[in-house]
Amino acid sequence: MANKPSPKSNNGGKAQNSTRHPGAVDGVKGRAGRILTKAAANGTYDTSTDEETAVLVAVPDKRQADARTQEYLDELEFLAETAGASVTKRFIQRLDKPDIRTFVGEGKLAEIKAYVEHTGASMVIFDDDLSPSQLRNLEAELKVKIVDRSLLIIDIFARRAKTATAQTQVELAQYQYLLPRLTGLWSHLDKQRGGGVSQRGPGETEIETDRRVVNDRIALLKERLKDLDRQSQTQRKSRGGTVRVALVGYTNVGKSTIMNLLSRADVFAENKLFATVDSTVRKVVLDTTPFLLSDTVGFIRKLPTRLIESFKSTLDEIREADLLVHVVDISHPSFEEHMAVVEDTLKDIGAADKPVLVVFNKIDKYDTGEAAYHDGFEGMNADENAPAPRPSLEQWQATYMAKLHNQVVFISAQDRTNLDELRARLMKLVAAIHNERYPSVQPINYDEQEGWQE
Ligand SMILES: Nc1nc2c(ncn2[C@@H]2O[C@H](COP(=O)(O)OP(=O)(O)OP(=O)(O)O)[C@@H](O)[C@H]2O)c(=O)[nH]1
Ligand SMILES: [Mg+2]
Repeated sequence: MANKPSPKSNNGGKAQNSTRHPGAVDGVKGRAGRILTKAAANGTYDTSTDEETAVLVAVPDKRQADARTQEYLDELEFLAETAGASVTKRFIQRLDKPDIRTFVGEGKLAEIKAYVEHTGASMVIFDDDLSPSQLRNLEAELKVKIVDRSLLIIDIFARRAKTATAQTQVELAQYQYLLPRLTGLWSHLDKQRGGGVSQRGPGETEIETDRRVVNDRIALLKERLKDLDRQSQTQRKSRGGTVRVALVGYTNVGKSTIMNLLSRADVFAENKLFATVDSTVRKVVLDTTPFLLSDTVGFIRKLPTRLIESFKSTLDEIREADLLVHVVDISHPSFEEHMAVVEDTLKDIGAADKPVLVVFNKIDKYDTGEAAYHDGFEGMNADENAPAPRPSLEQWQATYMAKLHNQVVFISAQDRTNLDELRARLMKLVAAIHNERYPSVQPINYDEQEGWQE
């Protein structure tokens, strides 16, 4: 937990001498921050190396297809793994509306409880956001860590953030998440300490103090972000006269890999969700056309709005770009839904009206599913639920060329297939924007470029 100064240091010492309830603000970090962390830098937390085990819970509405539910849970499991937990079980309950008190119904809750007690699972992760009271009730009932979707994503962001801006943004998101949840978060700990029903929870005064400390902290972080923002705005202004291109897309589609290929930058790319939380900008020259390329944080379905808001500075790279390169992982069965999530998020942040080049990546991994489908039919028990084969890559290409007026490239960043086509298209688009926007600016000399020599 190296990146989180204690909120204590910022409260003028007021709360430090009071008798604190177990969840008082000193414990904020453990709760809202690295929820899945085993060790903390200051050594006050548990340092055991046992892997955390998690149970997933989804409450889809009754119309949602089974395959879709499983796929959402696959994504949640991937998120959990990225956060360092291994998933041992999935619970699904179809409900028109989640239970207002405990999210799942009584029977399902008992089932989850029995499983958690039996296996010693250390946390239960919900594929949605829980209200503060649902969180409290579930914690009291299940007596293990309860993690909702926002907290899981914030936790991953906290692990990934490297720059001062990203770290401050994450910390702001953590406190904003925590604020409405301050009351009684640790109520079950009180009970474990032998308080019983008659013991009252943390006193209102203490909660008020905590709330004030957290509010102060939020105000301070916002101030700090404003300063950082001013600095990066100045930086961005100094880049005037050069076309700016931003790589955008769902998480794990290959944005950083493409960034590395185009700019020779050494950006961290791996098969984890949200490998990139900071944005990186590199100067690239294709032929004689210079432009600035930025790699940005990936989007995901149900990305907490708070998180989007607190990541404003990172998202400014996208908002201020002249051209967006929307990278899509076409090998993913839900790539079209992912595209829609990205388009919606772009709308949310006010970046929907920019020119876009769509790059369908991972064509090496694309599978129509035809083989599996026919295998199924030849067998004695043909699976009626087997998904129908998907269109071929050529079919997708024709569809999207028509839909997106040819602003489409199909590549494999891994195998380096069609990279020349990607470069050529980028160059053409960038040159057109450059000539229109900066007719008086001289193109930068090839010799001046660092690291670009393909
Ligand atoms: N099979 C295949 N894998 C690829 C290709 N391009 C990237 N990958 C892999 O996909 C994973 C994600 O790549 P990244 O470049 O980190 O993806 P990203 O979009 O930057 O991800 P986030 O930063 O997490 O949003 C890595 O394991 C890459 O090696 C490709 O063309 N084919
Ligand atoms: Mg990345």
